[in-house]
Amino acid sequence: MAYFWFKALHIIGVVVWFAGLFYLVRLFIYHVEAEAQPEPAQGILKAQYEIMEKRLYGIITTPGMVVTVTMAIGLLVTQPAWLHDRWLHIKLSLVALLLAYHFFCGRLMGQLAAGTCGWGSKQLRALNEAPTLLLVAIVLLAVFKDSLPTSSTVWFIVGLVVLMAVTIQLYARKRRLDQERLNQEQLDQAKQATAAQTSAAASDVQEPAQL
Ligand code: HEM
Repeated sequence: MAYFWFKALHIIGVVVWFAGLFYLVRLFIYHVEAEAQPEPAQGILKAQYEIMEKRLYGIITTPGMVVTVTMAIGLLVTQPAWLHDRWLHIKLSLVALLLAYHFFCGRLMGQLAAGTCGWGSKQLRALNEAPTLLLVAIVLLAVFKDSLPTSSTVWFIVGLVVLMAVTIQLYARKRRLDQERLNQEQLDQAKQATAAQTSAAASDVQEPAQL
């Protein structure tokens, strides 16, 4: 019975941990993009994102990680034979990468708060895909274990990487075109306003002459 409890709580921990990791880097993207806003909007947005990031990391993401790892230890205590299995060794290596990603995100959060983060929004978007790959590989290992079909898994992950890279490029292009369209609209509006002011000024000058 303990095994089922550990497993259920392990899976719940995984869901919470990943929800936190995915949302955290999305907040980093909005935080970095707030730099493009004029003051006072920029200061207000950055302060708000800083609070949201700290709460998300401290109240959701890190506890999710602690529950996942603690329950995994419980699972291994109930089934110690798995400790000799290859799938578990590979899974543990990938979990080590995931833990490194988790703490790296904590470091980025500190740099964003201090205004010393050198990452751009496109780089952060790419970084946000890393846990997806780890999630896929770890879950496949947990489910298939030593009977995981290696070649189809590799193709699946390569396909996923290509899809993500293409999506990021297309999205960056769409954002650039949207920005250019917005700039053009603002320019047209400014031109119209200037033209209207010039003609109003010209008619002010002509009116006394007609009188
Ligand atoms: C400290 C790290 C971890 C260890 C030692 C560990 C170990 C285990 C063990 C022993 C099981 C039971 C397997 C079974 O009942 O068949 C399990 C299940 C599972 N683990 Fe982990 N795990 C760890 C982290 C993770 C992470 C980070 C994820 C997600 C990315 C994950 C996803 C899962 C899933 C989905 C299952 C259920 C698999 C099934 O029922 O078929 N685990 N884990």
